[in-house]
Amino acid sequence: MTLKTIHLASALVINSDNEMLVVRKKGSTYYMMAGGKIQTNESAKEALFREIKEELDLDLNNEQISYLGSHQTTAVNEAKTLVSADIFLIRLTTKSVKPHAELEEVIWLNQMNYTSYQLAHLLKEFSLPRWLKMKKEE
Ligand SMILES: Nc1nc2c([nH]c(=O)n2[C@H]2C[C@H](O)[C@@H](COP(=O)(O)OP(=O)(O)OP(=O)(O)O)O2)c(=O)[nH]1
Repeated sequence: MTLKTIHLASALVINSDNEMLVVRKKGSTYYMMAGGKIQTNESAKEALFREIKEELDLDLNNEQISYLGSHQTTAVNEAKTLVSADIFLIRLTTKSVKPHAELEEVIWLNQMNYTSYQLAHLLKEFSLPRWLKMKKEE
């Protein structure tokens, strides 16, 4: 069986209370990291700046963003597909973030509510353990 691979740029977004932002796209039941496909002739970081502007209407600067690493896993919402992602940490000073474009919902996860949401594999495998470790070190 041949699997298709989607190349993504996505973000572990946290606020000053160390809450983690997750998004739900229209028509999806999964909560995932903000971000999207990297287009031709675009770096992962450029793709992320573009997606964060489209999805959350935020203009990022370089000081707010750092590279965390890459991860490959099963895609949600698309059969026989893998996602291969470059994942960045974004620190926001604002909590006031609203869904735009293809987003239905934006949620801040905290210690109390994070088990209540169905998380995409990429988020569950890569960002969740890193975020929980950050919280422990608070
Ligand atoms: N943004 C994001 N997408 C994810 C995650 N996990 C995961 O499986 N995906 C999947 C869902 C989609 O199949 C794909 C992202 O494609 P998309 O269609 O939302 O990206 P896009 O915003 O660039 O949309 P488009 O160009 O197709 O309009 O990756 C994740 O944590 N974040």
